[in-house]
Amino acid sequence: MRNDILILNAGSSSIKLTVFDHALKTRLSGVADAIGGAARLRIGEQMRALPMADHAGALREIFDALASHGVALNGLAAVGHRVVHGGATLTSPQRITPDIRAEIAACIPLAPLHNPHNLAAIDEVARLAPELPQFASFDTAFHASNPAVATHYALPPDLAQRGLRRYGFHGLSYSALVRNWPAVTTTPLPKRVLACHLGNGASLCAIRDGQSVATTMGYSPLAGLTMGTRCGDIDANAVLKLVEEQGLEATRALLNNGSGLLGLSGQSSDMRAVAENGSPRSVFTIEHFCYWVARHAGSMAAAMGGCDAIVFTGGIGENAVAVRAQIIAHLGWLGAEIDSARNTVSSARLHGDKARVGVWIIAADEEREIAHDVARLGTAFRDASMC
Ligand SMILES: Nc1ncnc2c1ncn2[C@@H]1O[C@H](COP(=O)(O)OP(=O)(O)O)[C@@H](O)[C@H]1O
Ligand SMILES: CC(=O)OP(=O)(O)O
Ligand SMILES: [Mg+2]
Repeated sequence: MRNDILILNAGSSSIKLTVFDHALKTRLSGVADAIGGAARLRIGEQMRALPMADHAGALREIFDALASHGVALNGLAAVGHRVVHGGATLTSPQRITPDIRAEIAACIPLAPLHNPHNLAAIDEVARLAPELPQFASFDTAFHASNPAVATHYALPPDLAQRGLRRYGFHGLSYSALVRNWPAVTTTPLPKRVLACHLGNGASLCAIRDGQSVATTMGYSPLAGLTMGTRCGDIDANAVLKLVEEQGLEATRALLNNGSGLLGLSGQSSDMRAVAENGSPRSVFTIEHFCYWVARHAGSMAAAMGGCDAIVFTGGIGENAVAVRAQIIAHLGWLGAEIDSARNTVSSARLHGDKARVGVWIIAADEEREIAHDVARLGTAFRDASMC
């Protein structure tokens, strides 16, 4: 339909998509996940295993499947993209122009698992439907409110000016969480919220009065927690040692693609597969994941002066019952506990009646967040082009 918009959210292991109508009601949604592994494509209610070696292959399958559901790119009003790294300058959603595309491309070294996929999607849409307006919303933008003390590394200041600073990611997920809080919980947003986006990439965010004040990822989405294939925090001297021994490219690949759950378990980057395995090595892998979520949670609580509520989101946060239980068991000192019956059915509210700290699940809603941006910018763009 002419007023519909398509949102594409290319993550490190998945491409999620939603077609919204002009009132931002969902017409069709889908996901290609475990790309490069036991890949599957779901469009609407139909799910099938489908070999997709990489994101480019997944995009081709997605556009074919959309066409078979009557969604032609040329018939849309606009396409919106999640772009993971916007650098220091792209802190608000943008219409994609050659200049904006170049700025996104310049951030590829900072987000090597993401920006290339985001750009591939932008380029493929431009090739198939050159007249279609495209917009980008940035994962980094929500953290623009972090104070300088949180974003600076302890390095000489000229390096920060050259872009070597903490940015933070998963911002579209966190801003959607703040937007959806009242509807999902039927309570007002508490003052201090510890948000846990646990997916293939994973991070925590300290949200005070609805704004990000600290987050675990840094210059790139490699920092912080143990992730699907990323190592999270590691001593810079250990990285230098690896570079010395193995070279730059091998080290980059090891830290970004061969570490985290995959590296620790030696088996899979997928939490479901690691949990099903049950070997001592996979048990340790999950312990490592949960322990480091809890360690960093302490840091987030310090940054916002306490914690009134904890929220889980992302593929692991929304679905992995035992992982949530293990994390919250580490956070008893914060006053957090969960009701195991509620946890088992993954209800929105996980805490019991006497809990001092609320524990919730709010589904990641990055696509709708981007759709809001596209609707706003698209209107402004149409108004400007009519003047
Ligand atoms: N039922 C489940 N139990 C445990 N883990 C799950 C479940 N469903 C999804 N996951 C995990 O969620 C992760 C993918 O999260 P997701 O947010 O979709 O990824 P991406 O970062 O690519 O957007 C994978 O590790 C997957 O195993
Ligand atoms: C920033 C990031 O890690 O994104 P994802 O979780 O989608 O890989
Ligand atoms: Mg994701």
